[in-house]
Amino acid sequence: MSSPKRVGVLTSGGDCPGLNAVIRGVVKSATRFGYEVVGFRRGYEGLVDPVDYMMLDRKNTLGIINQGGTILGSTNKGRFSARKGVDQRVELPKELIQEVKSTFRVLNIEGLICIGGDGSLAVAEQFEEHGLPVIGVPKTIDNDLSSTAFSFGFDSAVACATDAIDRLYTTAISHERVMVVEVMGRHAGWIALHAGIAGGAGVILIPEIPWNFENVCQKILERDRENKRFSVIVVAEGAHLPEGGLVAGTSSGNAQARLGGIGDIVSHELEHRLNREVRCVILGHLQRGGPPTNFDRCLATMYGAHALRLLIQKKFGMMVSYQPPMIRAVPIKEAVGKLAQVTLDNSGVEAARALGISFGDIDSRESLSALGWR
Ligand SMILES: Nc1ncnc2c1ncn2[C@@H]1O[C@H](COP(=O)(O)OP(=O)(O)OP(=O)(O)O)[C@@H](O)[C@H]1O
Ligand SMILES: O=P(O)(O)OC[C@H]1O[C@](O)(CO)[C@@H](O)[C@@H]1O
Ligand SMILES: [Mg+2]
Repeated sequence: MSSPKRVGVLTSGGDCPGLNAVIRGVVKSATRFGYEVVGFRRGYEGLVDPVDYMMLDRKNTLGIINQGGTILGSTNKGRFSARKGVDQRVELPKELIQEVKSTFRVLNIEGLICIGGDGSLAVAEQFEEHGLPVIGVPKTIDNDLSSTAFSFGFDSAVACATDAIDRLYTTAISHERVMVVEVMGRHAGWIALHAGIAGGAGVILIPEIPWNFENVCQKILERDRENKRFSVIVVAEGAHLPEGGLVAGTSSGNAQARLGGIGDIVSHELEHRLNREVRCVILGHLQRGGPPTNFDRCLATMYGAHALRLLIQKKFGMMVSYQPPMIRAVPIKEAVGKLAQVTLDNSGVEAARALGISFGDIDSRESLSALGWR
């Protein structure tokens, strides 16, 4: 009797809404095409000693499309550090790769679907270089993976941040206060930009645009003059301080530094400079929890089904990519080679400036004229 065809799947890196929807998409379509599905636990860690997996089927993935988190577990620490900082490659040890190869052999894995962000897909990239059959699925609330319009999880994080801004807006008005909201976004300000626009923020501070306190204060004072004696300021955790540097805790080894706290710094400085009441809310991991939005459920399901298609077609080393309205395939290498950051000519940035939202940098009208607006 021939052994069953098997596909592996794992979720790696920071969790986000939609991971379970991808798993379900893979399992439902794989089952229809005659595959068994092996789900590795705690990301890549489950591939090596002690090998840790569970067989996934229609029954144990039933009803998980709207569940946050991941039934397989995930980690952003361990033995599979393939990158340090933004883009410094770290070579995975040869013995580790051999162990993974042995797991593939023993469990008869035809291909592995790796669901992860930039760091996790950099591991998949090295697997591919060593001849391991992998398919990538772009996950991250930060939306900083290039070669795809959206990673799933981003829309859910923006929905969470926008809801928070909506709530802070009304209390800001009641008390005529300045409210600072710190959102996630390690290297890219997509969450801050989209939630800031959607929530009607007055100021958005992101890693890609250098800013200073004078300009932020000016915007708040300008609003005062317009009789809007309240302001909501959205700041990405990865925004650089005006004097340079990130607000982060310490990190050990190749682990990424834990960001957070810039909101408090902005808030204290504004309070001091404006002699006004300022409050700060750090949203943190709230943005990574809870059910996925409808958009993310749909995107994640499409990613799961199309990842399985790529596997059947033996298009290894490729990542599913959303190029509206199609799901296409791009090399994982290309997707992790460059971070997708907010650019000054981004349509969202331009629209925000046209509306008078400040990025804490030069005057909006000045920068729009430079971009050809009159
Ligand atoms: N098993 C592991 N061992 C060591 N590091 C890991 C492991 N799995 C993931 N990581 C690291 O975790 C970090 C986050 O992973 P990833 O990029 O996939 O997620 P993310 O959601 O984009 O989060 P972030 O924005 O924090 O990078 C990366 O630095 C990645 O290299
Ligand atoms: O789970 P941890 O280690 O706190 O990770 C936090 C990081 O993960 C992300 O949420 C991305 O998933 C970043 O925005 C953030 O810096
Ligand atoms: Mg990342």
